[in-house]
Amino acid sequence: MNNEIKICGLRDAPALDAALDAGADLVGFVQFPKSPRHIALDMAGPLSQRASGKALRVALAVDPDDAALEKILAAIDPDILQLHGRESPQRVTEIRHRFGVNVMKAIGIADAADLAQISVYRACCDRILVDAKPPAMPEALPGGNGLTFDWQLIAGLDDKAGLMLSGGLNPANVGDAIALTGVDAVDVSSGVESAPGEKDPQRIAQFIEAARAAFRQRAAPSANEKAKSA
Ligand SMILES: O=C(O)c1ccccc1NCC(=O)[C@H](O)[C@H](O)COP(=O)(O)O
Repeated sequence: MNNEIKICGLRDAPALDAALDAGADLVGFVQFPKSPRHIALDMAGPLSQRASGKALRVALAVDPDDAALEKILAAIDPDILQLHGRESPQRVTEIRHRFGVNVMKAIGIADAADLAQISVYRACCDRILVDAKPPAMPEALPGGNGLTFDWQLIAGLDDKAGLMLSGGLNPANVGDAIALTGVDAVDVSSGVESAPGEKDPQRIAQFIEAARAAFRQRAAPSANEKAKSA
C-alpha cells in the first residue's frame, strides 16, 4: 500500500463519480442490510463495473457464509473483499483459498491489548483495516460509526506495512491522522456524508485533497534535511 485513500459506503453513481474524479484509490460497497450504506447487489454490480480500472473495488461483508459470498463476489467482482465482522483467522484463510480473493480484515481498536490482533491477522490476509471498535450497544453497526480511537496506538507500532487507518476520519482531521500515525493508507465513510448514507461530493474532494497534502508533506524532505545535504 502506498498513499492510498478509500472512500467507503458508495451507493449511487454521483457519489461514486465524485470519489473517482477526486482520485480515490479504493471504493467500497457495503453488504450489510442494517446499514444506511447498504447497497443491493443488483445496484452494486453496475456501480462496481463503472469503477473498474479506475479504482480498486472493495466489497464489504460482515460474517458472510459461503452462499452469501458466492453472490457478493459474482455480482461485485471485487478486487478486495473486506471482512468487517468477527471472522476468525481460520475463516479468513478458508475464504481466501476457497474463493481466491484478496482479503482486507477489519480490526476494532480500543486499547493497546487490541493491537495483538494485527499480527494474528497479518499472517492470513492481504491487508488490515484498523478501525474504532464499535460501541457495545446492540444497535451499533460493526463499522461506519464515525468514531475515532487513540491514534498514538498506531503511531507506536514498529511495522505499519499493509495497515489502512479508519474510524472517524474527516476532511479536518485526516491530515493530522496521517502525520501522527505514519500510515500509508486511510479510509472514510461517515466523515464525507451530509446525512447517514448520503455522500457529499464536496466533502469527498476535501478529504482526498487533505489526505494527499499530508502524504506529500511527509514525503518532502524537511528544511533540516535539505540544509544537511546542501
Ligand atoms: O459503513 C457502514 O455502514 C458499515 C456497516 C457495517 C460494517 C462496516 C461498515 N463500514 C466499514 C468501513 O470500512 C467504514 O469506512 C469504516 O468503519 C469507517 O467508518 P467511519 O468512521 O464512518 O469513517
